[in-house]
Amino acid sequence: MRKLYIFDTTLRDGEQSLGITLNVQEKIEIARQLVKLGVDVIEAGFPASSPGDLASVRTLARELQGVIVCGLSRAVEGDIDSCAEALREAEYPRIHTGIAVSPVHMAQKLKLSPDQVVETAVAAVKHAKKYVGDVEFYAEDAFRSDLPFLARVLEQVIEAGATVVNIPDTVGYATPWEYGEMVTYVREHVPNIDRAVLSIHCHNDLGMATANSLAGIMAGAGQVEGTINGIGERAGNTSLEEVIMAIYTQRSRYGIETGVHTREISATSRLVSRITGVPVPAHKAIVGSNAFMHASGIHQDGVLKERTTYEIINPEVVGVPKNRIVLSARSGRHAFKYRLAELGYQVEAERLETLYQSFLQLADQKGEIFDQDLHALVGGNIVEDNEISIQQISVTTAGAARATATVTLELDGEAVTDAACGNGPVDAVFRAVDRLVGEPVTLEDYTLQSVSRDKKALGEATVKVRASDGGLIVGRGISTDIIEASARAYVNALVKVKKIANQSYGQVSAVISDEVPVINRQ
Ligand SMILES: CC(=O)SCCNC(=O)CCNC(=O)[C@H](O)C(C)(C)COP(=O)(O)OP(=O)(O)OC[C@H]1O[C@@H](n2cnc3c(N)ncnc32)[C@H](O)[C@@H]1OP(=O)(O)O
Ligand SMILES: CC(C)C(=O)C(=O)O
Repeated sequence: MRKLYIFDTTLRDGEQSLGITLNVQEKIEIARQLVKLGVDVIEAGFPASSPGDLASVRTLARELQGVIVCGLSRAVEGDIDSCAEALREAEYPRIHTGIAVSPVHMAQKLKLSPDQVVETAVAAVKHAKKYVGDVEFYAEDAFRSDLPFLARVLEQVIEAGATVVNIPDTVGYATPWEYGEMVTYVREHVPNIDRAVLSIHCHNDLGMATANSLAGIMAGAGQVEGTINGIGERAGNTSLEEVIMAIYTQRSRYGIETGVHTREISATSRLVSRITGVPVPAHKAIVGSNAFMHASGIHQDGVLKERTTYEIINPEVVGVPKNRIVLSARSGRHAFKYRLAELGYQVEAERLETLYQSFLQLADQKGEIFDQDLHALVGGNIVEDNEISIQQISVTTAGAARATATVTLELDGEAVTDAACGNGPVDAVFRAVDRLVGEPVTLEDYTLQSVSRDKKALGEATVKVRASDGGLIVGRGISTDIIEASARAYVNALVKVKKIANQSYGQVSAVISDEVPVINRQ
């Protein structure tokens, strides 16, 4: 197996993301997690940029063990001196210095000729070598450079002592096959390339940083640079977790390994997101919250039968305890039954079908269905009573107290409508239902509570009504609309009152079973 070195620049290039400035405590917290993750190099900052960053790099250099700590600098003596000062106490210090090599950067930005650039590059490496043995040279904007010139620069800096040479796609302009070709070119045209590790560093301006990095690795690069969650200048950098897991999942085919403890990936991603304040998109590969969730019936069925049908990574490998089956209107019977069984409900086929149809109706209204919703569904509080069902409710209010409700019910197979005024919308609805059902009851109690999470949480209404024979009957109703939940609860209670009235006392418990927890008969 070929070893691939992982160079993490979350604290340097990642920190160049708009809006991120990390203080020393924040950098140290992330760096400690990166050590746990098992990266080989931590680029801690750009010491010449500010006294604060110099102090941060110095602290990390002092505190971190078992990892190379690196500081970035221009090919400028003062920058290199700052790096050396910051890294003085590092167990394994590395100075990363360099200069741009593309025509536009040399002519327009640096205002140097190619020969002057070579001279500056060599002088910078020699200066850094006075302080540390491990010097990485970056040929900025290498991808847009003239390749024979790039080869010349690299040969000279290796001759000057560079131990690592980095050929970045600074502006994220490459495509994978072109980037791979550049790596191949360098390996074939820099005569002393075997004396240095060849490093790659890709930006994501065209969304190809990971693909380009993999192409570079396949073409023989020995070190890959990137950041956790892909944060970085402009559109960001290569997401290290993506490269690491691409290598991991294909390790037998690629013959490449890293020293990364993949189970730390998820924790590292969450920490970086929390500290930098940059959220991880839900659909982000490897570390997005949806990465191991299955939302549609066909996939859920497949995963339940055999995980690998729709999962290329075992979530535990990246530190996610388990995948998740998310129930929605796109779920099928297999997933529905599976979740019910997990909640302890063993439901026979016929009832399962009825519940599943109710579940679909609810899911169409609600989107995601949570466990609390399922409990309510199985408890019978969502399933519409088939003797009286609510077809339509419309309520108008005028001021806080006055409301008018028009309710249409299906009563014994026939649609009937009536309207009533009341003291608020719920009272108006109950009065309209009373007029339609014609069952004389007195409302004793009414409560409303939320039974699940999120903005579309279900409201559960509970009513207690006193029947004309003195019995106290409980009705429950659930809906995402609290007026509808209240109407369902009231109708549910009235249906029970009617049933009780039509049956002998001996049959009551059989008819209403455990759906009616309170029946007081005096
Ligand atoms: C591809 C990358 O370099 S990614 C790293 C980016 N990181 C940073 O920029 C770190 C934060 N930057 C800073 O704190 C400041 O820009 C500093 C301290 C580096 C320099 O600040 P200043 O001296 O005020 O210069 P400023 O940033 O305005 O301009 C950059 C100068 O460095 C030159 N320069 C840029 N890169 C290099 C290089 N690699 N080697 C030598 N000179 C360089 C530019 O040509 C320009 O020179 P000029 O002043 O002669 O025109
Ligand atoms: C400093 C170098 C490595 C860089 O960040 C780039 O070229 O993108």
